[in-house]
Amino acid sequence: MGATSSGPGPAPAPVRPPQGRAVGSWVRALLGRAGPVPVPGSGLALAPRGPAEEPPLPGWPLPQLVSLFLPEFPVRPSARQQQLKILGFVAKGSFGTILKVLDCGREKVCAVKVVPKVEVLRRDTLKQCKEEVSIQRQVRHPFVHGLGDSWQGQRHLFIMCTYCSTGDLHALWRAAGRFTEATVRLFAAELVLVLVYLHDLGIVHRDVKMENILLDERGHLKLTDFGLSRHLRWGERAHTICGTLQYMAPEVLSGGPYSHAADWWSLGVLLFALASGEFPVAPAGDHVAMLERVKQSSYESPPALSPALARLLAELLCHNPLHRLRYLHHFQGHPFFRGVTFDADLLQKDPVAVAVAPRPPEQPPPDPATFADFACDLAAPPGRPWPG
Ligand SMILES: Nc1ncnc2c1ncn2[C@@H]1O[C@H](COP(=O)(O)OP(=O)(O)OP(=O)(O)O)[C@@H](O)[C@H]1O
Repeated sequence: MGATSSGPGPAPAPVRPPQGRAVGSWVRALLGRAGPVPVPGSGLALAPRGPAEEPPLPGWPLPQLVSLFLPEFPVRPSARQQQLKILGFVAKGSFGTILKVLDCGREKVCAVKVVPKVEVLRRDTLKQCKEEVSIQRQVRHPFVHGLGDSWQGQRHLFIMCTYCSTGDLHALWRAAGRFTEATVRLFAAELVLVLVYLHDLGIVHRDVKMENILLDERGHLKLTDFGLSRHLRWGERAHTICGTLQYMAPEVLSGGPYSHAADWWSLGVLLFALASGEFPVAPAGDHVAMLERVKQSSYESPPALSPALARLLAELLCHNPLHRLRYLHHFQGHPFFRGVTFDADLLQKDPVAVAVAPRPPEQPPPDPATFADFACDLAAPPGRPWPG
């Protein structure tokens, strides 16, 4: 068995320009003090403003820093923003900071991704950022986390969606160690439906991984983070090396050409880890070293897995993308899915026991604070590498 293993550990980072990651409880700090609060490692400081200090809407002609992000990020009247109250900090992604907020108008708890415009421009990811929102607006599926709203402030972009209180699949996996094959089968069937749906729309996700799969209150999956997704027409090929190293298909690691089949490889890595508690190949420092590891690995499943699951993994983790499983009928007729109906309503009929079982309580949220545009002081610390 040539598979190297790495058990549940810290979340692997996506391949994108580098930037700081350690973030403390700065939201609590933000809520408790008046001055700008630095976000560690990001060169970003949040200065809470009262409604009276809200920056005025830009006049006509629009400044370029506004028009560049239109129409995907409309300018929102400040009154709308003030209906949002920050309930807490959720995560620091490689692109933005995710906050939990209360939408007072709709009495709904939401998550807002806050992305500094300057970072988008510095990293030359404007097109990608707009594509993320336009794709998320386009997709409507029971196992996709849909977009609620998107808008821009003076210095930040905001992407809002429903808050998933049950957390993400990575956190659940780390707590559980690994899942039973019945649970893996259910999660796999839900993800098969999502990927088939996206690929039929001509969308390749390119970052299928546990951290990008949220769980709804009944433990069913919601694929999220379309930050690396793009439209790829049938027969068209991509060449950009992107994704999260441990999940990237060999044809992506080698710089393409690659197609939607790359997502099915990522699904294979994900299911391997869910079922065995270990990644099939340990992470390497960069895509060149990772490609070598992937080439040398035989991707044999641990003997504890059933022959049907081992076969599914082998057929997803197939080096030749043309021989990889990739159509719905491949899965419908597969022995691992015997008895499974690929119907979203039926799959969601029962709650997922392992996901809804009681877990240690979350930290109590801080007192709500008004969500002001975050007129942030974005002065980057001197000597920061460019881009990132
Ligand atoms: N709607 C949500 N509800 C609850 N948690 C969320 C929500 N959206 C995101 N998160 C949490 O925030 C984390 C980062 O979110 P997201 O992946 O969208 O950000 P990102 O900047 O694109 O990160 P990365 O590129 O590192 O994956 C997720 O792994 C998840 O744990």
